[in-house]
Amino acid sequence: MSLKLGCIADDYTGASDLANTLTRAGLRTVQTIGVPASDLALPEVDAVVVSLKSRSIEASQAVARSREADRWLRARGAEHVLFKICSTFDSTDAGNIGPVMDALAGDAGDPIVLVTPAFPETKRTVYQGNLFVGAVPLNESPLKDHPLNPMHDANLVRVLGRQSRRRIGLVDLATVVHGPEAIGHRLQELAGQDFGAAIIDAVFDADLTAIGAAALKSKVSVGASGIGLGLARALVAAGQAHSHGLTHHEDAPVGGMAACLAGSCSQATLQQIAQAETIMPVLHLDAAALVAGPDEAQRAMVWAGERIGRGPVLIASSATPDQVSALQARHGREAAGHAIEQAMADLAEGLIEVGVRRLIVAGGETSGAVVDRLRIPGFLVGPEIAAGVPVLRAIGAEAGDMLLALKSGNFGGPQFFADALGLMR
Ligand SMILES: Nc1ncnc2c1ncn2[C@@H]1O[C@H](COP(=O)(O)OP(=O)(O)O)[C@@H](O)[C@H]1O
Ligand SMILES: O=C(O)[C@@H](O)C(=O)COP(=O)(O)O
Repeated sequence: MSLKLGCIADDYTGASDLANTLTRAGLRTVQTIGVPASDLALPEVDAVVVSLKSRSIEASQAVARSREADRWLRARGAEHVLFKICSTFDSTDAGNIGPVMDALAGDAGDPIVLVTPAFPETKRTVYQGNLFVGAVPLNESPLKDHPLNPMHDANLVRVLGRQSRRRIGLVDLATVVHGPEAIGHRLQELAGQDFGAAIIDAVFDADLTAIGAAALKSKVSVGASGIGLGLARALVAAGQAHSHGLTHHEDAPVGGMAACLAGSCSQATLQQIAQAETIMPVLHLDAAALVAGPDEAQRAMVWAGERIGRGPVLIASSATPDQVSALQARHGREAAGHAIEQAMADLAEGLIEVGVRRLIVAGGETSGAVVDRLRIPGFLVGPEIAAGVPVLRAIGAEAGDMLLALKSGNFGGPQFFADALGLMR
């Protein structure tokens, strides 16, 4: 296999978002969970997205895992590696975007790295280095209340500056609109002034094309699916990849029972859960009881067992920002998050044991815990349910043929769960 593009994603929903975007742009893409074992049979592909669960772990571990993935990708021919981060730049001042970027760029010998979380299709735009979510700056968006990494600063030059050892500059929109050469000149200028990374503005889809062409000239870039789209377009335009579409997705129905798990506390997910109440039984878990011990998850399994034979069910730990803060005040942010993620993984395992083969998971960290527990080594990308959320077909899973949808908390319309079930047959 000679890869045209290597990608390292810092969470599993982000990885499936990117794999979906690359597939749609014409690259044959597979998503792996961690660095693949040597015996995992992967199809012939243009791009591999290695999914890590490294967004919220200690920075030195995130660096070590990302470097291992980078070595694996480059050994398979990838000359350019994209470090896929969240389009809302989810991170804390302790990392992990800066430390991983520093390590990968240092290993590759890149003097300066392009960085942008912009993805206009999902309403993430960057102007003068400031990230907007829809019409509001990041710090006024629902991300200010994220349970693990509340975002309080929209200025990404500052945010990345607090995480990286490199000096962070800006390539502004006025440069981007003049195309890849202008971007290249500006990067050279910044590198000459000792800048080691630059946030690059992108407001419109066409900006991504110019950014992708410029980024492909270096060995490392950092960003969300928008820059991935730009890189894919540049590869197709250069004849290095051909527009294949969904060549390797099998669409034979999987059948089996269907279930949904929600651990995201985003506003979008809370709204989607409320809508789901009109089409399926929904169980709202008691998060405090979930953290206290196994009884609450066992109660949920009994509840699900009584209903799942008749149709899909949804089990949610999701709560409002006030409820989340109250629980965190009692148990600590990380401990509460981790305990709930593990309880959701227990539930996923229980649901697979009773015959669920179509599983929808809302929340990035939640999806990571679930997919790890189910020991699924990789996914093929299927039809798109919503922007950034494809149907995934598991490859090499112990439970056999399975369909999953891993939804970023923020993604999808109000009817997301119905939309997903409609496409996962
Ligand atoms: N009721 C709750 N109280 C506190 N934390 C919660 C609650 N429900 C879920 N969580 C935690 O919130 C975090 C949500 O993150 P994640 O799954 O990545 O969602 P998103 O995709 O919205 O970022 C997880 O660590 C999850 O375990
Ligand atoms: O880039 C994005 O917004 C997503 O691909 C992503 O990374 C989502 O992360 P979660 O919201 O934690 O699922």
